[in-house]
Amino acid sequence: MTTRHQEPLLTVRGLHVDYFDRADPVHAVSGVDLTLLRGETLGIVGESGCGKSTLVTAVTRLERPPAVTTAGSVLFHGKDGAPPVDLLTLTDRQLGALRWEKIAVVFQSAMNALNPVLRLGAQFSDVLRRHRGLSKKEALTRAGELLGMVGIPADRLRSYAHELSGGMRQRATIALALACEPDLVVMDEPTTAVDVVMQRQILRQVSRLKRELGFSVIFITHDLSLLIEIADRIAVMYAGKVVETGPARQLYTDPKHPYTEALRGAFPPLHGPRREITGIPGSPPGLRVLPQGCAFHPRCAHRFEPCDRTTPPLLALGAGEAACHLHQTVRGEEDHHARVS
Ligand SMILES: Nc1ncnc2c1ncn2[C@@H]1O[C@H](COP(=O)(O)OP(=O)(O)OP(=O)(O)O)[C@@H](O)[C@H]1O
Repeated sequence: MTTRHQEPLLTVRGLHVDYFDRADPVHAVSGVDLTLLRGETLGIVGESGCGKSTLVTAVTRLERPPAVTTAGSVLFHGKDGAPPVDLLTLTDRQLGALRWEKIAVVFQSAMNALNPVLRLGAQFSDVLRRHRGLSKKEALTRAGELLGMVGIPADRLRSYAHELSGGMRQRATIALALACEPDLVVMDEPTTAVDVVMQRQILRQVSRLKRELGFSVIFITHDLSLLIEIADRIAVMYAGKVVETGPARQLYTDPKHPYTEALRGAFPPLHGPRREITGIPGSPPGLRVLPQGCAFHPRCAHRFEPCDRTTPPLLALGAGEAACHLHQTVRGEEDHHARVS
């Protein structure tokens, strides 16, 4: 039986996004399939330039030219069995109705998200009055409560963004994202601009609010160790594709894809015994012309005969999925033995 927790909120299928800035476009997202369950935190991790931001801006329909979503579907599932809608087919007007109320986005730079010439109170009340139909007085009261949820005193409603510390600004943006109690909050590197102590504090607050309010989170970062702490499941991206997904802890203790293993070595664990940090040799490929076969093969210590010729598909493996010939060969042999025995 499907429990409420296992209901999908978002199903991404066959998503392709290209930047048509030159004759040879950048294939930033190449055939991504992903599922986000209701109430879960899905982490998306990968090195800079692998397509994480492009993926979430396309999913939330915030992409700007020269980015074009060339194929795929993004199903947003309603509550209580309501039929899903494909976000990619919605008009701007239909999308406007979903923004803030169903889907909210927190970007890396809080300074860009907050309007520099408006006091916080005016920004919160604008969203609350437009989307929730609150009166000015009700909106300001609610805005004070929302700031309180992220540990900011209500009198800060009178402040402008530049009068707040970096951490406070980022927390205010998170409070604004939660203003209309959305089902999905997308966070793109939301804590890179703040120090580590503030980062931990913000992430703890987000986890607590998620438990209290029950929204789902897509959290993007290049730091796998951070995701192990906060995500339920993780999707690892490399060169525009998802190469592994799985429960967060399993992905850290038993990575299936050599790239996940390499990423794990590149970030020290936040807890537990210290480990030597090992960089990943080489650099990611350019995304205009992808290498043939598995895009990671030129950097992979385990590469073998098929890797530079055929692209491994993402296949179910244990509690997750991996796109690697190592496992596909093992699976193929198991299938073969099962057939002949
Ligand atoms: N406006 C643009 N025009 C052309 N190419 C772009 C544009 N924006 C991004 N790209 C390219 O698309 C690819 C994916 O970029 P994207 O920003 O999605 O990656 P990312 O994983 O989010 O990186 P980061 O962690 O640095 O934000 C990269 O090769 C990048 O150079």
